[in-house]
Amino acid sequence: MSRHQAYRNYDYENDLDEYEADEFGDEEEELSPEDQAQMNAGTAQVRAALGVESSKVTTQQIQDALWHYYYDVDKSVTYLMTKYVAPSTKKKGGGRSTRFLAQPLPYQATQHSTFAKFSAAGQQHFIAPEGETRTQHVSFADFFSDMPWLNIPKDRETTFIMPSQPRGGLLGGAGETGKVSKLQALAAARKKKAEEKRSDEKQLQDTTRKLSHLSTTSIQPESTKENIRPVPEIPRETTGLPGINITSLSQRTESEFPTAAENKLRGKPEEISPRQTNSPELTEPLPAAVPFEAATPSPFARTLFGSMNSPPKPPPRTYPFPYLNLTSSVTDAFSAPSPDDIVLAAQSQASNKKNVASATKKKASTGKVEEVTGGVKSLKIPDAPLPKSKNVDVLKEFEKSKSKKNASFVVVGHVDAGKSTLMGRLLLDLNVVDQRTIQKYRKEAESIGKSSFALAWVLDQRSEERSRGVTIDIATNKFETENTSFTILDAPGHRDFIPNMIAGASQADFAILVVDATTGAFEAGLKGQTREHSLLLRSMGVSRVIVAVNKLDTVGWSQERFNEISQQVSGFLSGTGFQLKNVSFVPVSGLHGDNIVKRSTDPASSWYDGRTLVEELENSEPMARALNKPLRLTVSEVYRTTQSPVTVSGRIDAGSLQVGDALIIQPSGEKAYVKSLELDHEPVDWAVAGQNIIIHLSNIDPIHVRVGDIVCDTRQPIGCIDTFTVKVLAFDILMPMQVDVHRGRLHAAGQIVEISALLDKTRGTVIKKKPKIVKPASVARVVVKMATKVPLEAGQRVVLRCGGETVAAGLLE
Ligand SMILES: Nc1nc2c(ncn2[C@@H]2O[C@H](COP(=O)(O)OP(=O)(O)OP(=O)(O)O)[C@@H](O)[C@H]2O)c(=O)[nH]1
Repeated sequence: MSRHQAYRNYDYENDLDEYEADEFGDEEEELSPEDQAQMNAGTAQVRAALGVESSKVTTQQIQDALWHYYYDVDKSVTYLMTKYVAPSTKKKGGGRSTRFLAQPLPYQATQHSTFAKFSAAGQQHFIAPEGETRTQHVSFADFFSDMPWLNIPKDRETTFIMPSQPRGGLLGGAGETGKVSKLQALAAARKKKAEEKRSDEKQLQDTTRKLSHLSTTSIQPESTKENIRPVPEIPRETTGLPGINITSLSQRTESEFPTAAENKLRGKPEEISPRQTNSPELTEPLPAAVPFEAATPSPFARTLFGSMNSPPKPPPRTYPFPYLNLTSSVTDAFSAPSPDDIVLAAQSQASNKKNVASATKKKASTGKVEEVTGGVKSLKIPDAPLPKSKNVDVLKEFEKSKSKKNASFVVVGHVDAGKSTLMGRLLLDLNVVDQRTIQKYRKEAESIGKSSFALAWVLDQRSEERSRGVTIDIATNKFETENTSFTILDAPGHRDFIPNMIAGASQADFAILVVDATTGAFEAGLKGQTREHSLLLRSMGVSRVIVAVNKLDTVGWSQERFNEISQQVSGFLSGTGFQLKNVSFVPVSGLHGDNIVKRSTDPASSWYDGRTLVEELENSEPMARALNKPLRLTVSEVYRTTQSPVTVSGRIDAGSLQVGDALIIQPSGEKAYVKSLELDHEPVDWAVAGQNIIIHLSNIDPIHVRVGDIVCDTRQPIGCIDTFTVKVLAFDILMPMQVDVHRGRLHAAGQIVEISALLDKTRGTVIKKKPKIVKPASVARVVVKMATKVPLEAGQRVVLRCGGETVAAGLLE
């Protein structure tokens, strides 16, 4: 169940009752029959175990003990023995439970199964081992109620009494002060030893640090020795090194230091220079260094550094800084421009001169330098020759053409209502699909035990759809009648595929709502996707609905059932906002083909003399086309064809286009050109709003085009936004929360960040500003923030979903 459902179905009254009973009720709990049986058996066992002593305890005491010890006979016997049969004279306060038993608190006795719990009123219930619940009133509200604020009477103040001696002993153990366990003594000894060791190490480190300072300073770069300049005296305190005077060290010449360093290296006691004796610390005798024994060099070392016999080389006096000894030719290498730089600079200078010259010339002649510069800037070298445009006046051509009306309809309804079967039958009876194909499907369907789905397979082409017997994505198909060219958008009925249904509904002019007339199935559908799909249709702007009351063969073509269903659906649809003049009902059987293309020949259906489904379709007017608006096409599919590496298909929502047109794909913002167009598998030169077309694109990389993107006009492309205000009809409770935003094939994560106002359903006026929540079936203005920028604009319809449920739908403002 979704969070929303949980919230909506939350039975506050019931839960409040339970809460009250739990917190304030203290009626005795009856033992369950199983508990009672266990209690009786346990009592008998305890009595048997106690033997003659059992006369010293009452049945109540035994049962209390059993209750407390969860029917553990041994524990209960032990307890009864110590408590009643042979009470121990041992000092109180040993174990926790004994102390508790030995010191009964003055509690009010009631039966309860909880050991201790706090009530909302501040009472604390205890269960004594005797099986008594004792309620101690520790209401803090009562305790402080008569106390003046910040003026606590002296007698109520808490006093802290310091212990006379610090406590020793183990945690929670011996009460004697100062007594130390063996373990503690051992730990203390170890700690002392570790501290001693640490202080020794620290001393050693201090000495080493002093020495290291001496030796480092002594190695002065050869090149700088003559140039030693006295540095300004730094106060001793600022060195941070106690006893070391930076001034004195830095002012020394080399001759003063090597002796000390060499002495150290040779292991001789160091002779401190007279200046260093300024430091009292350095006057302390330093520990004598141990002379090291030189090991015989390895053959590898000899190869590198020479033989042992060769006189030892003195350690280097200078350590050159990197790059300092580089030759001037190397250091100067990058100070002057490289030959390439010179060539480039010359070229740029030449082109500048040329540009300036031409600009000046043009300025003089036309005075439109900026225009030219802008034009040059926007020039892009195309990777392929641009497709040629025939420069057709598309709208004029469309008016002239005697082409049929184009209409798209979406087939919706609860799962297994028979949508795909109905459309399969329609295509079969209209000869769009031949009988042989259906026979083939029937055989294949039989082989996997789904023979009844043969007709549905005309639409359900995917192997997963066929094996599962459910439609997963929108299936499109086409057929023509005398006046209209229809596009079928067969939507999935399963609740998991609602986003695909939304995509289908967003492309539709009208809808066929299929309801299953079978007893029980219709009722289930009305609670399920019959309801949700109808709400979505209305929110997506679909106003014309043909209700196909399907599977009437299963109820013997009962007119009564048909009327009952028609009535219920009418009521529901009018409540959802559909005008009943735009709703019609047709009794059909998709499986047998009654009243779809041909009239039913079943005598039981003779009561119906209305239109067939196809007649109703022909009687439906497609929505008005936004032909004069800027081009908008939502990409339904992207694929590669022999004609182009980027081919897209979709319905033109607004505007028109022709071969050679430049387009912008949003959100990538990439430009593309119409290489060729296909309408109903035929190449065409142009297309207009309402038509489902295939566009072969050129001059664009496939990575810039995805399903859900918007193909638009280069002059007025759709903007990409991340925050929008939408007027929605709430299907569920709305509050600031995470939502998935669906628009056609596009879906993206977002969040309701603000509920600006609650609106009047009919007039759209503000009823309440900034409400905290919006109740189902209310209309509100909400602000949605998206995680990323998406192509959206005012007037578009969006659906908000949360946790797999549709929570709202509406129009972008
Ligand atoms: N008796 C009877 N069975 C039907 C009729 N129409 C469809 N069915 C059966 O109902 C089952 C479901 O049919 P589908 O066409 O797959 O249903 P659907 O609504 O397209 O299912 P989804 O797209 O998955 O929601 C199949 O076994 C069909 O044979 C009908 O008119 N009469």
